[in-house]
Amino acid sequence: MATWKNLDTLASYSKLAELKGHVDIADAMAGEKGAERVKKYSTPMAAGLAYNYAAKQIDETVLDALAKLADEAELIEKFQELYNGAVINTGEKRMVLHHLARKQQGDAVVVDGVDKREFYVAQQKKAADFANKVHAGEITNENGEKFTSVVQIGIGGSDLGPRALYIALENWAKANNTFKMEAKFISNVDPDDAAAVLASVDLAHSLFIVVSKSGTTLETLTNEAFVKNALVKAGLNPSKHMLAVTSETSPLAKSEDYLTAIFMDDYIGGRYSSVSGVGGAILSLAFGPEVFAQILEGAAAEDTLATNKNILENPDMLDALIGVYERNVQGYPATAVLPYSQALSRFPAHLQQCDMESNGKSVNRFGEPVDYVTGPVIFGEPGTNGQHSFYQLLHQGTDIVPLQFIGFKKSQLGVDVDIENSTSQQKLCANVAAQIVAFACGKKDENLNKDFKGGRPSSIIIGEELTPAALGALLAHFENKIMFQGFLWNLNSFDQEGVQLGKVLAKRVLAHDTDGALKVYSDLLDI
Ligand SMILES: O=P(O)(O)OC[C@H]1O[C@H](O)[C@H](O)[C@@H](O)[C@@H]1O
Repeated sequence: MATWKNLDTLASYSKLAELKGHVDIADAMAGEKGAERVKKYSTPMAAGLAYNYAAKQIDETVLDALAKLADEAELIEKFQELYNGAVINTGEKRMVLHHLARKQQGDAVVVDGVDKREFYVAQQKKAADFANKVHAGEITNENGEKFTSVVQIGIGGSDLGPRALYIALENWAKANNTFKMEAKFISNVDPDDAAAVLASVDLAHSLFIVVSKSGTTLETLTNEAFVKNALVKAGLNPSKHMLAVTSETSPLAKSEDYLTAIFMDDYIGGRYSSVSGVGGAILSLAFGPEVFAQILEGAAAEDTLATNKNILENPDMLDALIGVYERNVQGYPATAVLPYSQALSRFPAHLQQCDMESNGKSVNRFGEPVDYVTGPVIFGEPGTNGQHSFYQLLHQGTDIVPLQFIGFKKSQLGVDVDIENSTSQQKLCANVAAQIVAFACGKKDENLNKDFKGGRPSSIIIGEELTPAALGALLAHFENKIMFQGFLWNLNSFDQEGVQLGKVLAKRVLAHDTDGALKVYSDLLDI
């Protein structure tokens, strides 16, 4: 059994802390030395991706210290315990099994006589069969007509991941003739969200997936009622248009009002649930079950890499360790995720929940306060759009923000134009290459307003093309990075008590049970 200790009690961490400012990245990345680094500091990921960390503040000395930290913190042993079914989520006393939804990495995990791998595969099959029947016209609307679009109703983990993955593959599926149905998403309890989505679909030919692990989320239940109301008003029977994805113990699971229910369980956290029915149902309907299976395969292959003890061959663990060095030793407050791919436009938003809800904690897994900083603020936008927005601060602001670039050699649609001797795709890729060097090396100018200090670290994940398998590998990479960082900080990364208080107070406002400031705000907002 691995031992769980606070980061600041580890001898290897004290050694690492002595290496603050050890690498001058502006110098290291200059000239031929820089060229050598870019060739050397790269490690393969799954699905043909590669993690290049040449522009991070590392050298052999820092990497050696990180390897010792990985060993002392028993990162691989902890990952093994996690996928073999240990109760890693100490706050809620639950196992953490999202890896098992993609592949059996270790021992069989059996709960109350149910093999969990078999359970997850059976639910995937249920989603696949349902999708195939919809595509074949075996499941239709009341008039026997085919459904042409699908709308997911969910929020948080029941929205962000599936939405990001759908947007990521919409063009790919169209270019590869696997696009089956258009998908839309309703998440916010703002009535303008549901109303606008409903106005954009043909109700009579739309399926609605109510996705809520708990089956109790106010926003989702309200939006479900909103949609049912619209269906009834249009003379349609809601139970012929709706299915549910939920846990077997949730109130939704008992309802007869759905075409089918696809189940998940308490061992897959909402923000890790895109690989369960939460993502599986909508992605199988939109692109076909085979495409969803390819996402799972990419994720599984990345998970397998994450079991490697050698940090230089384990991109997920290496990324996590470098991130902790940046956060705790260098003292950087945030991390930007910058995909040079329009298809990944919602991927940073998904990672925001995944990372900040997992590691935005001040107490360790035993409920004791920690004396060091934990999860950074995560934000991001696709490049090059971000360049024309917040990059000014990234280049010349007073904070240094580590950057995680993602780029692909080929576009998904392959539709392009050659202007002034380069294609749009080449312009996109030229920008990311330029940014890495600009951030790292900077440029001296006597006019300080035009001076770039450089020394701003970044990494880049490079792929051939954003395919379903590459997307699965990317997803797993960041999930595993977050997991390893949680291990290093000695956190429970798998609960989210910090979201409760606001929900409780909102209920009080709606019940008019308020006083003090809450009452005045309620009056100001006309509630
Ligand atoms: O899927 P649900 O049970 O409806 O939960 C939806 C979301 O709401 C909660 O408040 C949590 O903050 C999220 O982690 C979760 O993903």
